[in-house]
Amino acid sequence: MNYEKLDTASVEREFATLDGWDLKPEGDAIFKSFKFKTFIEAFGFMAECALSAEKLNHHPEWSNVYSRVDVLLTTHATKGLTDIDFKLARAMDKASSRRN
Ligand SMILES: C[C@H](O)[C@H](O)[C@H]1CNC2=NC(N)=NC(=O)C2=N1
Repeated sequence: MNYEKLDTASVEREFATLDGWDLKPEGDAIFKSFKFKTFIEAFGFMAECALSAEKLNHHPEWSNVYSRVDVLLTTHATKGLTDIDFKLARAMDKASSRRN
């Protein structure tokens, strides 16, 4: 696991393995809007992701409106994307796929 800021080529290689995420034009963050059927499913997703985030010591910027959860991932310490952002993104996708 590499916690150093990824260069553009590495960001693009990692980003290409993700589904449904967008890369900010600046290349320093990825975001995704997760949709669920109910608020309870959205909140369950957030609870599960909160545990993953705490385990990784890496925390999302996110907001919730009813059954939608908007997520932005970036590494504040390096002001850019690192391997851990992609690791958390994959954990979030897994948590989401269990609910959709
Ligand atoms: C002290 C603590 O390790 C840091 O503040 C961690 C916590 N969670 C974090 N989360 C994210 N997304 N970026 C960070 O740089 C970060 N730093």
